[in-house]
Amino acid sequence: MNITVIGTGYVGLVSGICYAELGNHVVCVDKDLAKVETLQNGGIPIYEPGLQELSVKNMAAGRLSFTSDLNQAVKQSDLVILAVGTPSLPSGEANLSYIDQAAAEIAQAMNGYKIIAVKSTVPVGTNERVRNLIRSRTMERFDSISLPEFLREGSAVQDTLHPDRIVIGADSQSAVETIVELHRPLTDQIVVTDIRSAEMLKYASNAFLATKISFINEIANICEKVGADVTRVAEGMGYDKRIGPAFLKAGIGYGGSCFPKDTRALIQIAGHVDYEFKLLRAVVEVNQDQRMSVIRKLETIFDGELQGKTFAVWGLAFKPNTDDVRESPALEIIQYLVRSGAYVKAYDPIAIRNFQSMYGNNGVMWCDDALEAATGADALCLLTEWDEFVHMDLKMLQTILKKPILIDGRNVFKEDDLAETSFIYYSIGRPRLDQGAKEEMSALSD
Ligand SMILES: NC(=O)c1ccc[n+]([C@@H]2O[C@H](COP(=O)([O-])OP(=O)(O)OC[C@H]3O[C@@H](n4cnc5c(N)ncnc54)[C@H](O)[C@@H]3O)[C@@H](O)[C@H]2O)c1
Ligand SMILES: O=c1ccn([C@@H]2O[C@H](COP(=O)(O)OP(=O)(O)O[C@H]3O[C@H](CO)[C@@H](O)[C@H](O)[C@H]3O)[C@@H](O)[C@H]2O)c(=O)[nH]1
Repeated sequence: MNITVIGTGYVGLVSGICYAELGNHVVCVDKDLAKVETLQNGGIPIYEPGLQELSVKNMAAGRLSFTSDLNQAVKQSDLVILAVGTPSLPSGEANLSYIDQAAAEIAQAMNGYKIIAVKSTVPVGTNERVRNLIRSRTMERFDSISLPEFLREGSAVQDTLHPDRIVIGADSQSAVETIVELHRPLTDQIVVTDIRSAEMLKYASNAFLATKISFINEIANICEKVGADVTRVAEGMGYDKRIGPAFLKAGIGYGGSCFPKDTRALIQIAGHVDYEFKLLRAVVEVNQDQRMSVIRKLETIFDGELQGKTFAVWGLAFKPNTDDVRESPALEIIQYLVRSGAYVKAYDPIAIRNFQSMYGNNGVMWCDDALEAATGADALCLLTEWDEFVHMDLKMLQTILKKPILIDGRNVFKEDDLAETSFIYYSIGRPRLDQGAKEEMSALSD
């Protein structure tokens, strides 16, 4: 099949390359000329494991190309997929201007029947808006379908080639058959719905996952007060098939380009039909507050006096295996520390450059490696669970910190890791596991 994908962000790029891997002829279009040039030269503008190899392989096979010429690409294709951004407006609503712009450009390029699919996450009714926009500008025949995307950054290739399900929202039987055929090699789990339900299904999925995270984070906060261990609680809950183990990792809250934006957008979608989504509002509020749990722990340790202290921050990306820093919890944590008069030494294996361009330079020393960041710091805050942090030798680490204080925002270390160290160790929703805390406890019980 000849496919044009518009937008080479995560979704456009990964899905375009994977459709080529399935044997289709794919042209990926972006209006960002620098991105297109990087892609044409075999590079990848994002960090995503396995993607570059797949891109180069499919370019060499003549099935994949990149261009900024939307008109030409659309003219040559049977299926046009919109994968442009739908970022938040200040109100929380999704900004549909990129969708509208791309739809108008597609309309101009129409030269015969095509299927127009929207892969971007869009509010209910947007596919109809796209359809009307195109219909008002061309006499050519086309079918609209909603084709929401469920990939995760960091495992995007795997998620796309082995999806849990494919969702197709459509009202044309022949378009459904074509799109089912296209995805048949990936999974048998193909859910066909009407267009509005498919649009809603995407938001509902993200909102539910975000709810699980905020739920376990609140349980974690209670665990801290009653002396329970949230990781054991989550493990035990997860064995119940009705609950499941996924998305029950307590931490410093969810970030990224999807959950924060899509939860806000769904609250707005509900609001437009006079429904107050109370549960989701609480999920967002809990998530916002959870970022501050690292700060609260530092304030406890330093008696509220953060000014003049130096804090090492490990991890700037919103999760490991990505260089994406959109809505990363690290941003607000670092901003708070700097506003409090503290110095921050920050390190991330991949995301420093992206973080710098979002944050600026104020009050932060950017470090080339994890140990450089930790050296001489009053405390270390681990904010992203990159492998290299998980495997760090804690005995060595404690010797280079000014004080052996570790705030583990992702619960990566276990009691055994801390054995034979003198760390003061705080994590999320777990009793203090360090030796000092155990001695204090046994002194209390004597
Ligand atoms: N990032 C994810 O992991 C993910 C996963 C599932 C769904 N989504 C959804 O997919 C959509 C895209 O997300 P993303 O993170 O890939 O976006 P992004 O913002 O990273 O990239 C969008 C790209 O589209 C390009 N673009 C915009 N208008 C264009 C036009 N008229 N012509 C050509 N190119 C154009 C931009 O230059 C940019 O490169 C969003 O709706 C998002 O919610 C994202
Ligand atoms: O148990 C968990 C799981 C995740 N997170 C955090 O949640 C955020 C999002 O993680 P994840 O869902 O793995 O990453 P995304 O790439 O943002 O993917 C989500 O958002 C995409 C965009 O809509 C969807 O396609 C995916 O299905 C959905 O998982 C990150 O900050 C994680 O640290 C937790 O705190 N605890």
